[in-house]
Amino acid sequence: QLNPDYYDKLCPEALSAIKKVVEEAVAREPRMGASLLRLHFHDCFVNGCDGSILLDDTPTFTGEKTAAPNKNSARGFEVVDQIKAAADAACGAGVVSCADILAVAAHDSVVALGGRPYNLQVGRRDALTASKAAANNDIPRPTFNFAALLSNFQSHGLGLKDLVLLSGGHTVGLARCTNFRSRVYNETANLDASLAASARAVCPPAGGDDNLAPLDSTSTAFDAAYFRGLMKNRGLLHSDQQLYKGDGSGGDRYVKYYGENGEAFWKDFGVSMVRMGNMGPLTGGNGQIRNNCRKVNS
Ligand code: HEM
Ligand SMILES: [Ca+2]
Repeated sequence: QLNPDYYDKLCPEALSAIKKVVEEAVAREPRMGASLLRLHFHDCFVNGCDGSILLDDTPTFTGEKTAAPNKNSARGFEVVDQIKAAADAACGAGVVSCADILAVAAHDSVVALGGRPYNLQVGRRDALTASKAAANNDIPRPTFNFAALLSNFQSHGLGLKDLVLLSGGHTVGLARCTNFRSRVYNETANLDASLAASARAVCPPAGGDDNLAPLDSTSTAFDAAYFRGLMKNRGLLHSDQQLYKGDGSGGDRYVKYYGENGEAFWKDFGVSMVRMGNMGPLTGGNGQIRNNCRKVNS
């Protein structure tokens, strides 16, 4: 039931109001585009794209922000608040959902960083609850091997092609030392020597857990360099390098294809984003349109 025209009659200014705030935020700090893209992914993979990741903990439930994949990691919540304020100023309260804000912000971030527009779908409503346990269970981990990554994506109704394309989101943004330490010290067989040196320089064997390194050699440009990096054993996360083994297995053929066809990456990434964005949306009488993305309406 999601469609590209959902806000056309309700509030024709909705999408442009969101876009303006995203563009300003990404201009201030390019990494914010990466952070907003990731928020949509972490929302959708936990009970569908319903804005659940934005809910703060309450006495009745512990939310997703403190789950392992998000804690000290997920960012951009203040920008989401700014977008919500701009959307409600343009449209009035009760029109633009927080779940749609994440989907639109992800799209506009991709475009602001140099990717291409895609057939963005809207009309989602917001969850009434959130689950830390579900977030811990449903979001894939950087320690996963290829089979675990694929089975996680399949459990979300996505396939191998989506796994490779959407992992291409790592063409932008940064990761913390704690998420790549083991790879850059222990995985010598499939690790580029210069990446090992630069990553070890910011990530000591002990300590410095929150020190940052880029996920890709062009970490503020939404390009296909991520895939070419994988082909040179330059995947920063264990899970990244699992997509390319160089023996024709697993994700190899897609990594090679998209590494060599930047235009195809942009286009097909958009198709997979639409597929991810369609996961379990709340529509019709389900859920609500939150007034504050951090809290259920009282
Ligand atoms: C395939 C399984 C995936 C795994 C295991 C994974 C894991 C991670 C990890 C560990 C980080 C670094 C977090 C930190 O150190 O604080 C990260 C960052 C990021 N991920 Fe993923 N990810 C996956 C898929 C995706 C997908 C599907 C997208 C979006 C389409 C995405 C977008 C991002 C972005 C943009 C960042 C950088 C965020 C920033 O700089 O704030 N990831 N991911
Ligand atoms: Ca969710």
